[in-house]
Amino acid sequence: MATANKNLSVYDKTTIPNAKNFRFGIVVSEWNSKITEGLYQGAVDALLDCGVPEGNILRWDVPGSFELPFGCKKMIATQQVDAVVAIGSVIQGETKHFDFVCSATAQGIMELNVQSDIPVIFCVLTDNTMQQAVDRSGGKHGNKGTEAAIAAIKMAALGR
Ligand SMILES: Nc1c(NC[C@H](O)[C@H](O)[C@H](O)CO)[nH]c(=O)[nH]c1=O
Ligand SMILES: CC(=O)[C@@H](O)COP(=O)(O)O
Repeated sequence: MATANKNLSVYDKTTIPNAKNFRFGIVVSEWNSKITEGLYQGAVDALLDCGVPEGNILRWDVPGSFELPFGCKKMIATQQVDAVVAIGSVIQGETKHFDFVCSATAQGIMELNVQSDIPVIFCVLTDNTMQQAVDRSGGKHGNKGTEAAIAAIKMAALGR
């Protein structure tokens, strides 16, 4: 199902585990900050709505999406968190750089999920245009940050 057929901000609280004792990390890319700040706000709003205390949310910033895997790895290694949300916005430019940044970031985050016991949620928009990014960070298609926060709660609770 494409995002166009699904609102990213819709969730059923009856299906979400109790999150009040979990600690969440959020690593935010500074590139396209208008987009990443919207994603961050969507994630925080959802965590708070699901009962996560504000003091249980830790934010770190990194320069770009390519640095997200390292930032998440360092957070997992040095902080007590039950899940991490990696937030980025990659937008196609004139060159193939988009392809390399997207694939490296996705691969790096996937490898973290394989290698560590702390789930890392892929909240990286990879859009052809700024409008597509706006539409998915609080616009007409909802907020990928909301979706990522709900995924983080569910993954933190997995097996508990
Ligand atoms: N063009 C975008 C980038 N590029 C920067 C890289 O992510 C990285 O910070 C740089 O190559 C230094 O290692 N990053 C994004 O997050 N979004 C973009 O659209
Ligand atoms: C994803 C990118 O790195 C890209 O936005 C950079 O733009 P360009 O390909 O025009 O250098």
